[in-house]
Amino acid sequence: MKTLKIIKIGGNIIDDDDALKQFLKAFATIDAPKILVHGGGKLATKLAQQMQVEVKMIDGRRVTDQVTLDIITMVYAGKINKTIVAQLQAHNCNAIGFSGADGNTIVSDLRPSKPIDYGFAGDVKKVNTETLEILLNNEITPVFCAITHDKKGQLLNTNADTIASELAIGFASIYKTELYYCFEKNGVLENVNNDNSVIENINTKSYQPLIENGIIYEGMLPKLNNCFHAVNNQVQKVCIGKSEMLFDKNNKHTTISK
Ligand SMILES: Nc1ncnc2c1ncn2[C@@H]1O[C@H](COP(=O)(O)OP(=O)(O)O)[C@@H](O)[C@H]1O
Ligand SMILES: CC(=O)N[C@@H](CCC(=O)OP(=O)(O)O)C(=O)O
Repeated sequence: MKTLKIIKIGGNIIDDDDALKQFLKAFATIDAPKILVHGGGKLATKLAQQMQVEVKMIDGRRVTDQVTLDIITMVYAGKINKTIVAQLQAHNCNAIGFSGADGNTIVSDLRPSKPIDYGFAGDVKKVNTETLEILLNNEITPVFCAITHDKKGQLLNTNADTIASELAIGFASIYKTELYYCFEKNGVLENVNNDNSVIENINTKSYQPLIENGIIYEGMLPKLNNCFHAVNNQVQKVCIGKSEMLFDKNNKHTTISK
């Protein structure tokens, strides 16, 4: 079985032009099947505020009304996705940008409005790998933004960490899939202000006390839930850390296991 790397980059890489350029240059050198998933929540928030559109986040997830859906479609599927694809082309990495609607690759259900109404938010129901397999077999790299669809014509906002884990699970019977969450820190930290305090391994048993002791909170909670969802569904390897972990095995990072 071939290995497929699914790599997610968050807002702190996307927001920094130099960091993004540097990352994409290195990403383009990965000589194996790969899929890039990008967020961009910070840029969407900045733009919404500039347009005087109220930004509402609950438990790290965006409440997405119609105006917000229009903004995130322009920001995620437009500006960020196309900028990334163009930069990969400059490094001779042939790439195609995707939302879940493109090629019917990711179908979601509208999240129920109770107990919390998140508006146009989607919970992934099905990943269709066929179109993506054709591209991967031809050395073309799919680049996913954080948007899915309901197959009834409606676009839905879906957290980028979730897109990455669902893609990894969708491909797990076809490839040996590895899932990497790249963000601005060396991994899950014992002390969030000390980048040297990396917790190298987290499993289902060690996870609970880390939450209870307040060591893991906010954005790291949904990220780790996505990690466990992946390792419990045949994804072979799940890591969190700086993007350097992709190129240097000695770069400290956190590995998630069952
Ligand atoms: N123990 C921890 N170690 C590292 N980061 C943590 C921890 N607990 C909470 N966090 C927070 O989680 C954030 C990462 O989640 P998020 O902002 O959703 O990531 P992304 O940039 O990938 O979208 C970090 O910036 C940090 O503030
Ligand atoms: C439903 C939901 O919350 N969607 C996210 C999608 C973007 C994202 O996940 O971006 P980061 O990875 O950069 O945070 C949002 O709109 O903020």
